[in-house]
Amino acid sequence: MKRDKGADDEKEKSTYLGFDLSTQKLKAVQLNNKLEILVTAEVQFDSDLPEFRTQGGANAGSRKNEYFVQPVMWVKALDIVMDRLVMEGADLSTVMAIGGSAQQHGSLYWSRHGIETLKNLDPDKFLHLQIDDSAFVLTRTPIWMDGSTENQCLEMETAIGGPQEMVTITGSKCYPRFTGPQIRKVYQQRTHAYEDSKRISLVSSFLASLFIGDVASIDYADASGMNLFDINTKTWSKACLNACAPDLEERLGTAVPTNSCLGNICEFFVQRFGMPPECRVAAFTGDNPSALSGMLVEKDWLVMSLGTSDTLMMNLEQPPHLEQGHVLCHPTEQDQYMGLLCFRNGSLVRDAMKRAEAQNSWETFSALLDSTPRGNYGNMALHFNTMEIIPQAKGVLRWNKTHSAASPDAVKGVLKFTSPEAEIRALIEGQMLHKRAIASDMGFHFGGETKIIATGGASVNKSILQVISDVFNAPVYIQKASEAALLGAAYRAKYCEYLAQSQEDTKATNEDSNIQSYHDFILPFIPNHVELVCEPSKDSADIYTPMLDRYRAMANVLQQNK
Ligand SMILES: Nc1ncnc2c1ncn2[C@@H]1O[C@H](COP(=O)(O)OP(=O)(O)O)[C@@H](O)[C@H]1O
Ligand SMILES: O=C(CO)[C@@H](O)[C@H](O)COP(=O)(O)O
Repeated sequence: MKRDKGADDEKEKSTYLGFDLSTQKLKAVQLNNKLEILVTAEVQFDSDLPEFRTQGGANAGSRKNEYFVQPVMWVKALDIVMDRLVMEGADLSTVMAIGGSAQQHGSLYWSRHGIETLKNLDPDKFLHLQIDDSAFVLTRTPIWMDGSTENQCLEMETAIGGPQEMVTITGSKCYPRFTGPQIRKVYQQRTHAYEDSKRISLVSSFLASLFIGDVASIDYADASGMNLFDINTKTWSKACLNACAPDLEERLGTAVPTNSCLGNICEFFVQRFGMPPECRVAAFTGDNPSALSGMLVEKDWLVMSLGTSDTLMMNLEQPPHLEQGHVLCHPTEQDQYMGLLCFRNGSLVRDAMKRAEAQNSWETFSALLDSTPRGNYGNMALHFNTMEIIPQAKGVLRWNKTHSAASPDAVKGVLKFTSPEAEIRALIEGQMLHKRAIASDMGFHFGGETKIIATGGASVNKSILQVISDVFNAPVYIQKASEAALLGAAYRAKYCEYLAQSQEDTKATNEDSNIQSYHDFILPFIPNHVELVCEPSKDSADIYTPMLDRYRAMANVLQQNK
């Protein structure tokens, strides 16, 4: 279809916003029409919002393995990040579409009053003064770090015919941090609150709700992290819903493809920030699917996100039947899937080690890591400070070169290594051996073609990336620009506008339009978007293959002790 020149000039000026509400921060980015970064802003929960007393973005509950967040903290963070974008020079009158991502699995419980308020936001007031505690029936909302629903997992799996059936339907056996078991716990322990909740959002759909001024649909990819969604039929599973809580489907609403446009931005943002009323809002999704959509990688690539949690992701053409790990609907490629492994003891453990052994400086941490040889003279450690997800194990175990599964003191190991550098290398090598072992168990084939692409907070650290490269015996790349989950959010915003525009054109001209896939549409904007940063040392396989066996023996010890 022909467009006039004025319209094309206007289009040139179009910009796109991406948001990522992860565990420790809310980040925002504005991209121009060529998908180049114009402005970024962020809000750190611990330091920018100290009144909520979070540590690493979360509050520990009074009971074992409980973690929560006060949802108002996230609302306040959005107020601040919007102001910071403006202060950084963002022209919000050019924003044509918004996309977003958020930490997975957490759930928010809207009150009737909250939904009414959402639909009638007053542009003269901050959001957090309107969407306050009264907007939610639970003011302490469970997040992905919560591991307190083991009983509910057992009940749900038993009700539907066992863990294998749960895997067949939802792509994962029941995991305590997944939303279904969490909702069941709320239903059992806070029955009145559950009954009073009119709608339930994931963290991603909650953030999208603030932008559209109504409760936003949950997308397929993030729905796959709930133990409630049938990843084959892409609908809520009746069996899982029944095993979870009554009248749940009406609280969840209909799930939509991650590529969907939810609608236009609500009046609040038009009035308060001068955003155009035709600005579209794409479905928001989980931060891991969003990272995958920000990387645009193909076969043989393993994506590693080093955020608060460490995760591994891969594209899958067919959903494999896994005993452990997760299969999610692919965020951008219809009928495809993504594999996900999540490791709870990631950045927060590295942070603690940096404080204890490296004068709280990443520079010192990296220098100490670099000063030790691969293999660390046989010193190895596993640090599962909190209950790990796979394997379910907790505790810290250090072995020196004399230890093996057969050693009399294998269970105790040593209390401490003799130097900070030995401690640091043992931590990082142990973390990466753990990931490699679990990824192999999950069926990821490591070969000469394997390439790793890293993102998230720790991916700026080249010393850590070199250990990854050596342990996995594969080259490591990073995305040149910023963080993948955040970029993925903004890319999906651009694609949402393209899809909507193409559909309108098809309608207007009655001609078949040749709509491009997300991958084919976005990739030409970002040629050479990845950069090689590390290659494996020649002796990597010789050193780390035997260490993989030792890792397994150590993990066994911690698993027996849990
Ligand atoms: N130079 C660095 N070296 C290693 N890790 C780092 C470095 N800078 C930041 N990090 C890690 O990044 C983590 C935060 O990652 P980020 O992806 O922002 O978290 P999230 O998205 O989960 O909120 C911090 O906990 C910290 O451990
Ligand atoms: O639970 C999972 C994935 O299954 C976590 O990966 C959360 O999605 C939190 O993400 P980060 O804040 O660590 O990026």
